[in-house]
Amino acid sequence: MFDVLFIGSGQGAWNGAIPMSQAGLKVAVVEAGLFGGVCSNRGCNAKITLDKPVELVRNIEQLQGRGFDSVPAINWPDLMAHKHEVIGRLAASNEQKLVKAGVQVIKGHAILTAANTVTVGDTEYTAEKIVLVLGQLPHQLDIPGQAYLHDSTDFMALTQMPQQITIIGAGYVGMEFASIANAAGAKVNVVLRGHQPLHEFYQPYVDRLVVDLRERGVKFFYDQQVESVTETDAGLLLRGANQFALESDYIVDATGREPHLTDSGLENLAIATNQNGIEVDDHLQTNVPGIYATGDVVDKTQPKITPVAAFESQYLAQLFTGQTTAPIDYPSIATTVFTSPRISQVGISPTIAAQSPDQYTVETFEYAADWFHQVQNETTGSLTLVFDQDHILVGAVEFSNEAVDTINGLLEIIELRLTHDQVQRFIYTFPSTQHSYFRKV
Ligand SMILES: Cc1cc2nc3c(=O)[nH]c(=O)nc-3n(C[C@H](O)[C@H](O)[C@H](O)COP(=O)(O)OP(=O)(O)OC[C@H]3O[C@@H](n4cnc5c(N)ncnc54)[C@H](O)[C@@H]3O)c2cc1C
Ligand SMILES: NC(=O)c1ccc[n+]([C@@H]2O[C@H](COP(=O)([O-])OP(=O)(O)OC[C@H]3O[C@@H](n4cnc5c(N)ncnc54)[C@H](O)[C@@H]3O)[C@@H](O)[C@H]2O)c1
Repeated sequence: MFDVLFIGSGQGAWNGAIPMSQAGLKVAVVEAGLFGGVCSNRGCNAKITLDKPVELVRNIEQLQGRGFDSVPAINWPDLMAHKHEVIGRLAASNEQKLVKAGVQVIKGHAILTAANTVTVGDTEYTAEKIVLVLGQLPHQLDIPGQAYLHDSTDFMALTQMPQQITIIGAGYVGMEFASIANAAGAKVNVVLRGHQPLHEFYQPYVDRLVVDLRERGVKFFYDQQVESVTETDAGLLLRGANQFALESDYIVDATGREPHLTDSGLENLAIATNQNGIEVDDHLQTNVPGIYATGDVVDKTQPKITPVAAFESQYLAQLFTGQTTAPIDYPSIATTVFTSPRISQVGISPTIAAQSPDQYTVETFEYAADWFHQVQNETTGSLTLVFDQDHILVGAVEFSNEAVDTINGLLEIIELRLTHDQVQRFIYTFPSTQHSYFRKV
C-alpha cells in the first residue's frame, strides 16, 4: 500500500510527490500521457519557446531607424523544430526526476474503483491518500463543422504558419496565439463572443494591447455568435449570427478549458464536483476522506495556472509530512498574459481601488515619458501601483515588454507588506526599472 498516490503527473503532482518521497513517504504517480502534464509538454513551456523570437522582434521593431534598419522575419518551421527539440525532451526528464526521488511511476489510465483503491489496466493499487490532479481539457464549441477547429496543442505543433488564421476566443490562449501568429506573418482574426478581451486583466491596459495588435494588422470581431464552419475552395468559412462570415485557412477554438472530470471514476466514490471542478475544503480534501485534489481540476477562485498548482502540491507535501495542520493560505498571485507587450498584474486591481478612493490611492507612470524606456523606444508601456491607507503597496499592473520582471519584483514588497523605509534600503542596479520605480513605493 502506498502512503500517497497521485493521479496525473502535472505541476499539481510532482512538486509535492518529490518532497513527500524525500521525506520518507511511499509515493506513486500514475500518468496516462506525458509526464509533467500540460504546462511542461503542451502549455507554458511550448508557448514561451514559440514566443521568444516574437519578443526579440518586438524589441528590434521599436528601434527601427534608431540603430536597426530592418526587422528579421521569423522562420516558423525552424522555430517549430527548435520547440520540438527543447520541449520533446521534457517528458522523459520529468519522469526521471520522479524516479530519482524514489517515486514509483505507473504508466496508464487510473480509475478510482473503491475507497483507497485505483486500477490501472488490470492492476489494482491501494493508497492511504489519493490526490486527483486531472487537469483541464480544451472546451470544444458545439457547432456544425467543429471537426475543422483546432485546439492549443494543434497550434503549437503547426509545421507551417497559415496565411490567414482565425482565433475564436480572446482569453489567455486566444490573445497569446494572436500575438505569436501575427509576428510570424499570418493575417490574424480574433472573434469574440462579447466585447471584453482578457476580462480578468486591467482593462485600460487590455485596450492598449488591442490598439497595438490592431496597428500590427490583427482584426477583432466583437459580439459574434459563431454558428458553423464549412470547407470551401478557398479554405474554411466561419459563419455566425447576422450574416457574419469570415474566410481563413486555419481556425483555433480558444474558447476556454474545462475541468477533466470524466473517465477517472469520480462517480464510483460520489466525489462532489461542479462545472468549475472538484469541490475541496480548505485542506484540499474532497468530500471523501483521504481523497484530495490539486491544480486546474479544483473548483477554486484562484487562477488556474502553474504556480498555483505547484503551491497546492507543495502544501500537501507539508500537510502529509506533518509540517503543518493549517488550512492552505494562498499568497498574492502574479498573473501574466504573454502577449508582446505583456500585461502582468498582482494584488488589488486599480479598477477595484478606484471604487474605494477612501481606502486606496492609485499612481500611474507612463513609460513614454521615462528616459530609460526611451532608450528602447518603448512608447506604450505603463505601470500602475495601488497603495492602501498606510501607503503599503497592495497591487500593481504593468503593460510592457518587461512586465513579468517588474511585477515579480514587486510581489515581495506586496506579500511581505514592506514599508517605504524598508524599500528605500534596497540598492538596485542602475539603470533599471527597479531603481526608477520600486524606490517610489
Ligand atoms: C496553451 C496553454 C498555455 C499555458 N500557459 C501558461 C503559462 O504561461 N503560465 C502558467 O502559469 N500557466 C499556463 N497554462 C496553464 C497550465 O498549463 C496549467 O495551470 C497546469 O498545467 C496545471 O497543472 P495540473 O497539474 O493541474 O494539470 P495538467 O498539467 O493538466 O496535468 C494533468 C495530467 O493528468 C493526467 N491524467 C488525467 N486523468 C488521468 C487518469 N485518470 N489517469 C492517469 N493520468 C491522468 C493527464 O494525462 C495530464 O498529464 C497554460 C495552459 C495552456 C493550455
Ligand atoms: N499565461 C498564462 O498563465 C496562461 C496562458 C494560457 C492559458 N492559461 C490557462 O489556461 C486556461 C484556459 O485559457 P483560455 O484562454 O483557453 O481560456 P479563457 O477562459 O481565458 O478564455 C476563453 C475565451 O473564450 C471566450 N469564449 C467562450 N465561449 C465562447 C464562444 N462560444 N464563442 C466565442 N468566444 C467564447 C471567452 O469569452 C474568453 O474570451 C485558463 O485557466 C488559464 O489560466 C494561462
